[in-house]
Formats: sequence, C-alpha cells, structure tokens
Amino acid sequence: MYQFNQDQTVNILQKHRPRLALTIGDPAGIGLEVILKALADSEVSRNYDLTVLGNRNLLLETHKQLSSTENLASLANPALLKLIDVPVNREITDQIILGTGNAASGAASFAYMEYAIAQTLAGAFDGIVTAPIAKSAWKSAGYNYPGQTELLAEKSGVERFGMLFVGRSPYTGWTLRTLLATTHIPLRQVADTLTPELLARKLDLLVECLDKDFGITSGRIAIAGLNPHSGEQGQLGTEELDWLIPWLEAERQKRPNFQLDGPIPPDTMWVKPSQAWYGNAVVKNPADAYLALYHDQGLIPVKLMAFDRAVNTSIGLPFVRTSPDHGTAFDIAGKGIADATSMKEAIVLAAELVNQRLGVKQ
Ligand SMILES: NC(=O)C1=CN([C@@H]2O[C@H](COP(=O)(O)OP(=O)(O)OC[C@H]3O[C@@H](n4cnc5c(N)ncnc54)[C@H](O)[C@@H]3O)[C@@H](O)[C@H]2O)C=CC1
Ligand SMILES: NCC(=O)COP(=O)(O)O
Repeated sequence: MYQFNQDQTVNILQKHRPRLALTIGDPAGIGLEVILKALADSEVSRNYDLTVLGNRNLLLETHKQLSSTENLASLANPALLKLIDVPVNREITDQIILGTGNAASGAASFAYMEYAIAQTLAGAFDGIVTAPIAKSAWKSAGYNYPGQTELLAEKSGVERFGMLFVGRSPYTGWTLRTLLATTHIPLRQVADTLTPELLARKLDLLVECLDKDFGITSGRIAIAGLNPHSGEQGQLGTEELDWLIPWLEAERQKRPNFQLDGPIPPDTMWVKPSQAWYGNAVVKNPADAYLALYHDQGLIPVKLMAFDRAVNTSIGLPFVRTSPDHGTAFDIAGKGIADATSMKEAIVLAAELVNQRLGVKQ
C-alpha cells in the first residue's frame, strides 16, 4: 500500500480549506449584511470553504436593498456564494419584518441553527460561524434558550462548555481572551450561582482550550474577584474570603504550569489588558486569559476595547463555533452601515481553530 511521507501529509493538511457553515442569524437584523460584507473580502472567500445557511430570497433581497442605500460598501455577489436554503414554512418567512425581531424571525433563525448543528455533527462542516440572533425572538417563537451557546451544547450532548471572547488588537497584535464564568443569568442570581465547583469546571475548560486551540501550555491566567476591591478583606462582601481565595490556592497547587492571579479587584483587572491592547504603556506580562465572573464584568471591557472585532467562541463543543461579539442591531438593519469586521474576524478565527485542531501549520 502507498504510504504518505511526513512532508506529503503536511502538504495535504495545508491544502485543507476549513469547511464552515455561516448561519444568517435573525433575518430581521444585520446578520445577512455583515455576511455579505465579510464575504466580499477575497482573502476570506478564497481561503475557506464557506456555505451560507439561511434563505436564498432573503439573501437576494438584502443584497438588492443594500445596493440601493447611500452607504454603499463592497458586497459579495450572492450568485457566487454557496448557499443552503434551509426549509422554513413560507407563512413564517412572510412575517419577517426588517428591523423588528418577532416570533417569525426567531423561528427562522432557530431553524437555521438547528440545521447547521445537525449537518456539522454529521460531518458536513468543520465548524459553524453564527450571525447574531435575538434571544427574545427565540422565546416568542417558543424556544426558551438563554442563547445559541446553550442550544449548541444541548444538541452536541456536552455539559461542560463555556463562552470565550477572543480579540486581536489592531494596534499591538496582542490577543485578549476573556472567559465568562456565568453568562445569561440575572445579576441577582450571580453570587448564588458561582461556586468553587463551577469555577473549577470553567478553569479546566479554559486551560484545555488554551492548549488545544492556541497552543499555550503555560503562562498566566487572571481571575476576577466578585465584590468591589475583591471584598476589601470582607468589609465589602465575603465571597472572596469564604471560598474564592481558598479555591484559588488549591488550584495553584494543581496547576503548576499556570500562574493564577486573583482574585483581582474587578475594576483594576482591566487596566493592564487595555494597555496591552492599545500599546500606550509597557505591560510586562499581560495574562494569556482572563476569567470574569459574570457577563457584564467581562463584556463591558471587551466591548470597550474590541467591539468592532472581538469574537465569541464556544469552547467545550465537539466542533468549532464562533460568532461576532455584537447583536442583531435591529436599529440599523437595512441601512447599510453595519461594520462587518467582527464577522470577518469570526470567520478567520474559526478557520484558524479548525486548522489548529487538525494540526495544520498556519
Ligand atoms: N451572538 C449573538 O447572537 C448576540 C446576540 N445579541 C442579541 O442582539 C439583540 C440586540 O442586542 P443589543 O444589546 O442591542 O446589542 P447590539 O450589539 O445588537 O447593538 C448595540 C449597539 O451597537 C450597534 N451595533 C451592533 N453591531 C454593530 C455593527 N456590526 N456595526 C455597527 N453598529 C453595530 C447597534 O446599532 C446598537 O446601537 C438582543 O436580542 C441580544 O440578545 C447580543 C449579543 C450577541
Ligand atoms: N453576550 C453574548 C451573547 O449574547 C452571545 O450569546 P450566544 O447566542 O452566542 O449564546
């Protein structure tokens, strides 16, 4: 039997074009616009095998509509795109109103996601890049999920998963990685939801992901406190003294490869990463990753630094999933002014993660 030598194998792997499904998200939002804009970039469309999952008529209508706005930007030619028309009842698509998320737009975006997940689990794609959906529209359509992440995890049969935001600084090239310990829950529930077991699971996932997806096997992880000034020795909240500090101490014994800093006062935790991001001060040792304890603790700084380019990455799934960090932006849908950088970054990162997992030299 013919045997490939190592160089030939590397060659074949190098030619692998990551096969990515791009779901169009909530069709009343800016999903189709940012996809058409991102795919107009030949670097993106040439290097990856991209298939849009959604609705052909909506794609053509969006292209026509955007071509007639004053804010004309380069758009991909819909005729040249690979597209799968996901079956959605015509009565539903007829009720989609650009700029207004409703039960119909929720039902449609849910159908695109379900289709993408099933096809990816069946091996048709290496990963999924999802345009934004509105959780409220899913709820109106009868689907009660906090977000796409939980649907992806449920359909993939995984219980350990996480929401990691990755942004590459256009100023310094430094990469900000922020994992959220809790995600879409009311603020009132955060303190009761956080436990040493939950944080240990998230830290495990983060360490695995740094290795598998970014080739980082040692370094520094910064972990936020919960209360102002990390509790100020119990005066401003006791979670740090009660369990966060002892938990971190135990983790340090278990993970000699990583310096675990924390609990860092949540307001000052973001000073060094912002300096590393903007390059306006010398930062000796910015962390390889940041663990924020709740949604806004992590996402306010991420969006201040990187709203135009951060990527939401689901970790712990059996395949790659990325998404832009922004939402459906119903207020600007159809106006032609949506910035597609984050969508482009989501596609590029998904492809890099696929290649990294396949062991392809990048
Ligand atoms: N990955 C996802 O599926 C996400 C979905 N969402 C959903 O999106 C919906 C709206 O959420 P919001 O909090 O209003 O956030 P949003 O990100 O949709 O909008 C916030 C503001 O940023 C602007 N904006 C957003 N993306 C932009 C872009 N690419 N270019 C230019 N301007 C942009 C909007 O016009 C708006 O003024 C919610 O239902 C939320 O659940 C929110 C975040 C992520
Ligand atoms: N704030 C992030 C967000 O809403 C993304 O949610 P998901 O739909 O990716 O789970």
